[in-house]
Amino acid sequence: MSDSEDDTPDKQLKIIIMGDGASGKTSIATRYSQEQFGKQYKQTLGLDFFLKRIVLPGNINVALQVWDIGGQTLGGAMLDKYIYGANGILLVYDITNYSSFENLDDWITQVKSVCKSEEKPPHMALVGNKVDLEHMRTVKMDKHQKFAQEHNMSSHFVSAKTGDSVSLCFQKVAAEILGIKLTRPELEQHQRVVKAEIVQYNQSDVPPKQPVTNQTKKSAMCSLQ
Ligand SMILES: Nc1nc2c(ncn2[C@@H]2O[C@H](COP(=O)(O)OP(=O)(O)OP(=O)(O)O)[C@@H](O)[C@H]2O)c(=O)[nH]1
Repeated sequence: MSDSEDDTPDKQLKIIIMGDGASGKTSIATRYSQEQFGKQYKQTLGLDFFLKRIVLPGNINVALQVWDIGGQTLGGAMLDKYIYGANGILLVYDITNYSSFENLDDWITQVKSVCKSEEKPPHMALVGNKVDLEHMRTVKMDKHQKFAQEHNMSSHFVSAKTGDSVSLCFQKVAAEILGIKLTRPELEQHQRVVKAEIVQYNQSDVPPKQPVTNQTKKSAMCSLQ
């Protein structure tokens, strides 16, 4: 039998999503696996689990084994077992809830205690969720960046509600773990674009600062990234 692409075994990565209760871990997982979002909060007891196949540049097939771990597991013996063998850890907090950010120290402590003897410690990603609620942000950007730097983590902002950057976050983490560089089109493809209408002012109210060209006439829509 000849070698074909189908014969190539997938690379398997174990990715753990952890962080305080109600920070949005299940919502991120549901958005990523099913393109859905639910407003209702239902606490995760123990853990949920799903598998997602992705393709990275170079036609590298990757099977992501994603573990969504309930916020209540912090400090429990089971958490050590969940963390063991993880290739990547998404540490999620809610940008509108300062204590969910402060408590990341406790999550990191537990991760470090499990992974201290591992030859290749997991890639750590800091994920600020609920960016659709930017107006309610209580965790300043520079705090986030400083924390990520101090703990050698990659930095991400997502919204499980709108889907903003959720897929991009997983793609980046998988690529980082496997040492693959994502191309610009790859990055753009996974970044959800939010389209916003530009308010059309009445031309007589606002005198044009420059002559109206074909190009300026066309821009009735903009993309926020
Ligand atoms: N506005 C907004 N709400 C969100 C977002 N993500 C999650 N939520 C809401 O936050 C609440 C908690 O979300 P969950 O995904 O259940 O939180 P969790 O971290 O899995 O919680 P545990 O299971 O207790 O660990 C729910 O009411 C969600 O609808 C988001 O990006 N934006």
